[in-house]
Amino acid sequence: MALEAAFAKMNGLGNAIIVADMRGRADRVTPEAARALNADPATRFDQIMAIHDPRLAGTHNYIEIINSDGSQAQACGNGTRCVVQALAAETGEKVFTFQTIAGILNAEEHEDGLISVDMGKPRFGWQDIPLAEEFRDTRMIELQAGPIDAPVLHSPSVASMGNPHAIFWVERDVNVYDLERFGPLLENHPIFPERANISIAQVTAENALNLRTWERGAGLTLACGSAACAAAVSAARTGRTGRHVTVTVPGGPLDILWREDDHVIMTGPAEWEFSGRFDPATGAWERETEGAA
Ligand SMILES: N[C@H](CCC[C@H](N)C(=O)O)C(=O)O
Repeated sequence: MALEAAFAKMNGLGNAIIVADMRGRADRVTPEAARALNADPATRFDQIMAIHDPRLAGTHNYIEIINSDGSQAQACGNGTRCVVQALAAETGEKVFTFQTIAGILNAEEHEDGLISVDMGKPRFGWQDIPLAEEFRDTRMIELQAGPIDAPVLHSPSVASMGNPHAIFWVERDVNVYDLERFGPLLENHPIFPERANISIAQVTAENALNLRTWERGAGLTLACGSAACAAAVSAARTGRTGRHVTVTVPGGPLDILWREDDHVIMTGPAEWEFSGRFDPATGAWERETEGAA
């Protein structure tokens, strides 16, 4: 057993994140290691953000994003903030450019400690999400959950933030809906060939909405940054809000700005919990002890 790689257990508004330091290594965090780390209550996580050496000139690092079921994700806004905080603390740098399977990400730590991530441009074409069949207008698609004649959730907006999202608009408090029951059914609905992150959103003001998310490959989470972005752009393009909103998730508020150049900027906090070392092949791990070299 080789506990060679350093990690930090962190969170972004309660979105449970492991930042894994895979720099200088050719191997990857295996799906088995991810599932083992998730099975231990102390290291239970929503996403692993594995920091690798850069593969592209002009970028700081290549980041691989792994869900708690071992699958890969194209985007993780909250995890990206955690990566920025960890690297900023190590290097003193404030501005970072990362590469992921979905493209290039720019991010920046501000003086007040909050971190902004440029989540890129949203995409709305049915093939971009992707959906299994053509929908000309993705501001509202035909999909429902609950009794056929009285659906509890229906007619979501869909959007890609690099990863697939469906946003169900609701009138009542987002907490009264049984997302634990409807989430898995909708995540795996045949309309979503790559599955989807499922959110319910209540618009509370022209610049505010409340959001809960059932994440693809991770389940119910306290926060999902890319879902907050997908909800914000979907609210704006359906005339429910303006382009600058506060999205309140169970873990707290995120500031989302859909800029005129089409980029979506997400700003929020990140928090360190503890550090350790782990084996990227098996997920065996130990806590860094006080004063350890
Ligand atoms: N928690 C992440 C999103 C994870 C998305 C992942 N569950 C997927 O498979 O797309 C966030 O803050 O953006």
